[in-house]
Amino acid sequence: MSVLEARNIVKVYGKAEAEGATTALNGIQLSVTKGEFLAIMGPSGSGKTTLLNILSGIDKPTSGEVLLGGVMLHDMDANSLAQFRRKQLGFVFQDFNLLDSLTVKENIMLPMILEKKSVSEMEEKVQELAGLFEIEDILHKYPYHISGGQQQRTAVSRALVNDPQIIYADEPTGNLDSKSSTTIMECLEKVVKELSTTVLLVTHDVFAASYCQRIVFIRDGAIHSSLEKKSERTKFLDEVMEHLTLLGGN
Ligand SMILES: Nc1ncnc2c1ncn2[C@@H]1O[C@H](COP(=O)(O)OP(=O)(O)OP(=O)(O)O)[C@@H](O)[C@H]1O
Repeated sequence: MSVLEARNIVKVYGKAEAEGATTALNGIQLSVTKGEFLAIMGPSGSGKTTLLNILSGIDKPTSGEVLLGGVMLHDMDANSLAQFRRKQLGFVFQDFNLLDSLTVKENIMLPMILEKKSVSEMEEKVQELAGLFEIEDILHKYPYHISGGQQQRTAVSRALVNDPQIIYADEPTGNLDSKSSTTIMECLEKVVKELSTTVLLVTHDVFAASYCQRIVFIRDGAIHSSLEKKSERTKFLDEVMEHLTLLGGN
């Protein structure tokens, strides 16, 4: 079953045909199935951020359609879209985006408070996710008193509290050392395997992408190729490196 479907997405910045207009995406077709762990890779300027912004409803395509759980994302008015995004999408960012004035527990609860969930429901969810991601002991701490890996596990828990259909992770390993990168990728793997939540990752990091089941490579705003993981992760990583060399760019 397809959770996310992008149909012929075109994005032109500036007035089409005007001088200085940039075609950032040029007919992207993408279908993501439930429980899939997918990475999007591509050289700088290839359109990854633009695509992520469109797939998450932050930006509108110039033409084309995005269906999330069968719902046409860009047909909604601003209020319905904001509500839909809060309930159906989870986000994990490179710089965590945790609020320093709130504890780990309060950060995790925040999206549920906005959804007006009951206290008992919130407590139960926090305990479930804190157990899964091994952060029970730091729930009372503030973000500046915990490590980057722990901040990221907090951010993943926060992204999951409203049981979203999909998690978008934008360079989640970008600010982490290799040990924390491993931890976060194992966390996202857990999200897919144990909660069957779909994860779509945008990354430059070959190591991070090697955790995914499928990698879609974009270049100059179009899908260039894709790779599926058929063997163990380390072999897949070699395969991806080789593919990126053929693809060129940085
Ligand atoms: N707001 C904007 N206005 C005009 N052009 C833009 C805008 N945002 C991005 N672009 C252009 O669209 C193209 C794709 O940019 P995008 O940021 O999506 O690439 P990217 O693959 O995410 O790059 P990076 O890996 O460096 O973050 C680039 O040519 C960029 O200069």
